[in-house]
Amino acid sequence: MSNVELIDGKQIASDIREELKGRVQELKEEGRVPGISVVLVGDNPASQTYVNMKDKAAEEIGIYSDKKEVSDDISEQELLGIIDDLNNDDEIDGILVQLPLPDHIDEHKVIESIDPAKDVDGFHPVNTGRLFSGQQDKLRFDPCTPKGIIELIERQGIDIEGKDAVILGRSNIVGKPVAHLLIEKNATITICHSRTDDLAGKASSADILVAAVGRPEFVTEDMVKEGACVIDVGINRVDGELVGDVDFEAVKEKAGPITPVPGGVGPMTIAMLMHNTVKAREHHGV
Ligand SMILES: Nc1nc2c(c(=O)[nH]1)N[C@@H](CN(C=O)c1ccc(C(=O)N[C@@H](CCC(=O)O)C(=O)O)cc1)CN2
Repeated sequence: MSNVELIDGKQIASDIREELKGRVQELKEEGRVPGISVVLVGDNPASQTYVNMKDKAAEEIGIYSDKKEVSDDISEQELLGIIDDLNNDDEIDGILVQLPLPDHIDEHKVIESIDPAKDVDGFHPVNTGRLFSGQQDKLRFDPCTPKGIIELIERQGIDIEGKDAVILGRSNIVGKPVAHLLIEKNATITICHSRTDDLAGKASSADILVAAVGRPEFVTEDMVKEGACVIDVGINRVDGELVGDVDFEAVKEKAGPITPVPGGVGPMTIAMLMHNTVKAREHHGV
């Protein structure tokens, strides 16, 4: 008999979307329909898939969704103009620019042009600053994938406080913010990256291991402590198949609770985007 404890991100994300429907209904009764605008630059197939998933999730929950698709030769100035219009549009509570952007556009400039109170991706320096300085008393949007990871762990009934968490990867979108969210939950953090000495040794000391390196099946059995919670953030396409950063088959029996790919962290990213959009509407004026 298998003793694998799967963390079912698809089910947990569905529960969260169901919870959000009630909050949206209350807002609608006050005539305050939440609205999100998702801007897609170019025709990257993966980005198109994610944008369509966001659009569908919003529609299902009752959030107004405005999808803006623009050509990949749009100038930076034109894109900034679109964002400026959205910043001033009262029907739009959340603005998201799908990443990655074409090389001729400065990603930081674009993110910084979004009104922080509409930054439902949680990438604006005002929001990351509030996260990194632990400000919980101000309106703050946390990045969706890191926030989704915390929700997955907690809804699985795992207590984060006092645990040793090791994060593989130091990206601005996942590694750094998830470290801060875990610190806020009183975990002890180690962030590993491509220059880390004895990465396997550090990973195998973790009670909670978050793999966000972008390398298919990078985490092998020897890198996992018996019973550790393993969170796989990888979304790598290999021969048309979606593969995580964890060698799931090799690790699943040794690990404790573990997320699959697909069906783990991915669906939580979109659920948390919906959560942030509803939160934005709740904070915006009548
Ligand atoms: N502006 C942003 N851009 C990007 C983000 C982001 O949070 N904001 N994150 C990623 C892509 N992403 C959302 O945009 C995303 C990735 C994966 C999934 C997901 O549900 N994956 C499924 C599988 C889907 C498939 O078959 O391809 C899963 O893991 O089960 C959702 C959202 C980069 N860009």
